[in-house]
Amino acid sequence: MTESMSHDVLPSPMELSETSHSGEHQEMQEPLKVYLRVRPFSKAELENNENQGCLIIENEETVTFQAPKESAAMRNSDKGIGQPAHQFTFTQVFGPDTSQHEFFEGTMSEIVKAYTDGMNGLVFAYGVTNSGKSFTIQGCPKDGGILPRSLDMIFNHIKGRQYTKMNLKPCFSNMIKQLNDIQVKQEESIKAVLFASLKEETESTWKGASALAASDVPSGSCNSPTFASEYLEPKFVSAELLDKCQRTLASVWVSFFEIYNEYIYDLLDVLPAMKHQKRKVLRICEDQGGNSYIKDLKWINIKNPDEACKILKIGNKNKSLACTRMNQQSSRSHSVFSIRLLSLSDEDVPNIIGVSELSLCDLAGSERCHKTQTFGDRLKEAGNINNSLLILGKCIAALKQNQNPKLRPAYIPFRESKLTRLFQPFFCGKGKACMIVNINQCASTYDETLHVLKFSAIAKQVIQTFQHKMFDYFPKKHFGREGNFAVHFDDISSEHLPEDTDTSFSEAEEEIDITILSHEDLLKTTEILKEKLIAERQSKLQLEVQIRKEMAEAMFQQLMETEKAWSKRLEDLKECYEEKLESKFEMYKEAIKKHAYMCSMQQIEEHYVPIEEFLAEQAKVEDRDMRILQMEQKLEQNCVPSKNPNLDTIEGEFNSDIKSKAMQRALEALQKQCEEKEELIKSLKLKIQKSNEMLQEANNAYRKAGEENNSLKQELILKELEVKGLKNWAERGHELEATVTHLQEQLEERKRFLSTEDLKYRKVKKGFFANLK
Ligand SMILES: Nc1ncnc2c1ncn2[C@@H]1O[C@H](COP(=O)(O)OP(=O)(O)OP(=O)(O)O)[C@@H](O)[C@H]1O
Repeated sequence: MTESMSHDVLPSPMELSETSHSGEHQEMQEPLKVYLRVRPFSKAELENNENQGCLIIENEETVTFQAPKESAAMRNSDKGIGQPAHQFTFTQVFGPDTSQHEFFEGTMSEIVKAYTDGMNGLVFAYGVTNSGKSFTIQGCPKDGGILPRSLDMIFNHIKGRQYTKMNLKPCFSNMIKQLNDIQVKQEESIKAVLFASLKEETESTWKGASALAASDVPSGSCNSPTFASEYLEPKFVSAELLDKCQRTLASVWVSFFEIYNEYIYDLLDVLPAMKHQKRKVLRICEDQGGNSYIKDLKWINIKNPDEACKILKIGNKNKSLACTRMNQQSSRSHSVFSIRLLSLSDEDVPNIIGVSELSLCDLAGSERCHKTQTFGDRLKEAGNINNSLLILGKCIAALKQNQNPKLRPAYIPFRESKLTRLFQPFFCGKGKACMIVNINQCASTYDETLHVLKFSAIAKQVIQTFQHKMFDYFPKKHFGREGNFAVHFDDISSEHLPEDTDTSFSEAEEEIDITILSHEDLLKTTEILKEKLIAERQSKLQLEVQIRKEMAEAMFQQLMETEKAWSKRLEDLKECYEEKLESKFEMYKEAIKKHAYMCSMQQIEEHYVPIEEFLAEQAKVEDRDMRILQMEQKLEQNCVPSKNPNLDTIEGEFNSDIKSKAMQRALEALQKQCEEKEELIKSLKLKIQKSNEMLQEANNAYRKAGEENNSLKQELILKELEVKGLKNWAERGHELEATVTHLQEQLEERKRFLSTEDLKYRKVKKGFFANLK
């Protein structure tokens, strides 16, 4: 029956129900119950003209929601987008005049009744901030909400048959731990410390709760059996035995936690003395059945509603509250109060019949940041709140879609927020879920409220499936990630291990609590894990060698390619510079030629005399030469002595005078010509000087080009050196490849060594265990 279980962790009632009630499982389906509660206007709201008749309660199930003038919905409808009025139906509508008692009777009494019969329940209040969620769940000291009223009803139900010992404690998601005396004492002291932390304030317990509580503590639970020892093997009742049970005993344990900024905090943790000390963050774990539970969450055994109220007070003190513009005491976190009811058979030695859980969740208010004037920490909170509510909405929408066989099944993002992760089992058959929609009728929050109502309209269409039977806690098929079956820890074997284990989930999130495994299971698991480790190491080594080899090859290849690329680049550069040099030479040559040609042309132009002028000048010169010759001949003839000296003298004088005049004229002409020639010579000299200068410039340019050429040659030499270096690298690549081959050989040797070592180890171990036996 339970032999394989550890001594102090009792099997879940699930197993009990499978053995004892098999065949009686009856799957039920019903739409998710969604109740609407409308909050009355406060005085301030009425003064602020918030009452603009937005909400009309048509009947017990239907309301019409009309957009006020200044709402975005009205503006949109004026533009032709959307409607100014919407109608919504609910399981039941509770108007502003509904009392706490009426609301409880109309919503919770049925759920609590089912709960005391063994059905799990989840109730969550959804609404904008300041819509009355906390008021609905907790109420006020004088007029308790559904939580204290539920506790009342539970304690009323178990009145006179309460199991007062603390030695059976709920643990994990659906297990019960049998505590020894020391552990019981620890539990008692935890409770005492917790209660001591609550200052002795005026005992303002909730009206209904306290009134009923007074007489609830059974006088020592007269029929409660005493356990012989802490390791008492628990018995599990069969169906027949259960039928024979005259009455059952019950033990109530509660927990209170909050999800704040996506972190889970135990609200029953006594706050650290130092204010700056951080609160302990709790993690969500999964047990063997794949059911989520919060690890290290405190479960406190309570004897009466009074104690429960104290617990609630302590939790509320630790809760993350803040003052937003819309609510002075706004809940900035989702808080969950859970009650676990252990049902025990009233035998000499009590057996566990089952555990049922009722969780009441006060969701943080959905809000628009600008409305609540949020910034800083408040803005971050609002982001997290809105995100988790958005995911809740997505899950509900996906659940609804998946009900339609015609549509493609949608992915349900349960795992995307802590809230939905904890809600998941309730939407997958763990129990009945129920939603309370809280709204106010204020015109200023019309748009947000409309959003809430639309969300609830989708939720109302979700069909829940759950098993209707007593204390059938968790159905066997539990969902792991993405709705897959969860892998049980004791299923782990080399064959069963999923090939593609998803390691992307954080360890903290996906941890399987190994403390729930037996010693043998642990040994088995260790063996399997050892083998896995060796195989993993081998494959890692092989992979490393392979990677090294591939890396070396790739490096060598890269080096070769680089070398090639560099050589090609060098060749190209060489060609390019040579071409450039040649073209520069040609350019200079052309320039010099052109210059010389230009100079000569200029000279020719400057000295150009038209041919007619030249011929006329030549004729003049010839004529002059002729006349000079004639004059010389005459002069010679005149030199012969004459007969009349006077006449001769006169004639001589006359002739010499003429001669001298002619000669002077010729001299003048010659001087003029000389001057002209000198001028010409001067200008020619100047031009020659200029040509020389230009030639000098050309020479300089040529010299520079030569220098450039030299530097290029030097660059070429450097590049060649670089190529040599690259070649050296390539050689090193070869060497690396050789090292890799060597490593591979070493690996082979190690493998052989490991396998022989492993064989030896197994033999030794077998011998060891044989000795033990
Ligand atoms: N049905 C009701 N009758 C009378 N007063 C109510 C009712 N519901 C809510 N209130 C009052 O309205 C105020 C806001 O309610 P409550 O704090 O419960 O809102 P909430 O939705 O929990 O807000 P938050 O999300 O910001 O925590 C409180 O002062 C509460 O007493």
